[in-house]
Amino acid sequence: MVSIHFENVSKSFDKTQAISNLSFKADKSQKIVFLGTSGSGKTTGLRLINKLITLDSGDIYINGTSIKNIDPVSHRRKIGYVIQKGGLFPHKTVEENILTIPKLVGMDEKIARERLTQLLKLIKLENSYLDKMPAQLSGGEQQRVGIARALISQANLILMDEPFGALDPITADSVLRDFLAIQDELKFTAVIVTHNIMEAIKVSDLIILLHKGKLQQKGSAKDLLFNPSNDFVRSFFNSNRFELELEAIILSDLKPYISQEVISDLGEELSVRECMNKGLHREQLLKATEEYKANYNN
Ligand SMILES: Nc1ncnc2c1ncn2[C@@H]1O[C@H](COP(=O)(O)OP(=O)(O)OP(=O)(O)O)[C@@H](O)[C@H]1O
Repeated sequence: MVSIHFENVSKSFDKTQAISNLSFKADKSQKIVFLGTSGSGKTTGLRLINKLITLDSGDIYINGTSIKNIDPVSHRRKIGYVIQKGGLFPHKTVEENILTIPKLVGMDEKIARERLTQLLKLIKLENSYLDKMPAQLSGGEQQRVGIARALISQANLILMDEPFGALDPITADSVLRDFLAIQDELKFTAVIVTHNIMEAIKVSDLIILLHKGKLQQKGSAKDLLFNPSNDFVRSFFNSNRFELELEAIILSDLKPYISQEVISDLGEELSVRECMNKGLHREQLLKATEEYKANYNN
């Protein structure tokens, strides 16, 4: 697990203060989400981590080491980067796209190919896809290839800028679920930029909520929903709040308020929203959810 520490980070472009004095520590979180409205500084925060842009002031530490004096090119090769639509090279095949970085860093070809086979399984693409060009793939497939490309060099830090943003909701959900399964297996740390609140709740261990370049709150989705630190945070989640709350609470959270029978029926890891969609034990789930919320800050 990679630790990331922002210490009083500021960055401006001309007169725009894109990031203002941002500090947070993510020691134990594997999936960190930069969430916020348009222009809040999310992408700037991400691009500062891999030195695509440079800090004005403050510092960023990765595993305790300042990034300031690290060579940007070798730094970037150790970090996976996924952007909207995968950001694939249009004139290279899927295989050439995925194997670009291993070739650049001189990774043993046999090892790279073994890993390619493993990753293809994880992203659920057949071997026959290797010879295709990006334009021959659907948006979801391109995004899966983008994820494989970011993971091939065994990077333990992956930066993702709106990785599911260009996809229709059903495809986005399917790529997101597969991403979560891959992350669970490979255990890399991911920093993910999104403006989609539901997506942030599904994917995050830690949310960094930004507005106009300033940190509004850092914490779990549940902290932000049930213990907001200011009016901005409260109102940010207000549209669709009920659905968001049901997504943030997982069944194991409800253990003190619900019978073991319901938990055994549905499984501990499902969100209450997913349980409700199954149509089982609705009343018990709703009652337990209300009790959980009422007791959250106790
Ligand atoms: N290279 C740049 N040159 C000038 N201004 C920039 C540059 N990059 C970002 N900005 C400005 O900095 C602010 C933050 O931009 P940033 O892209 O980080 O926001 P964001 O939260 O990712 O927004 P979005 O969700 O719309 O992509 C914006 O006002 C933007 O116009």
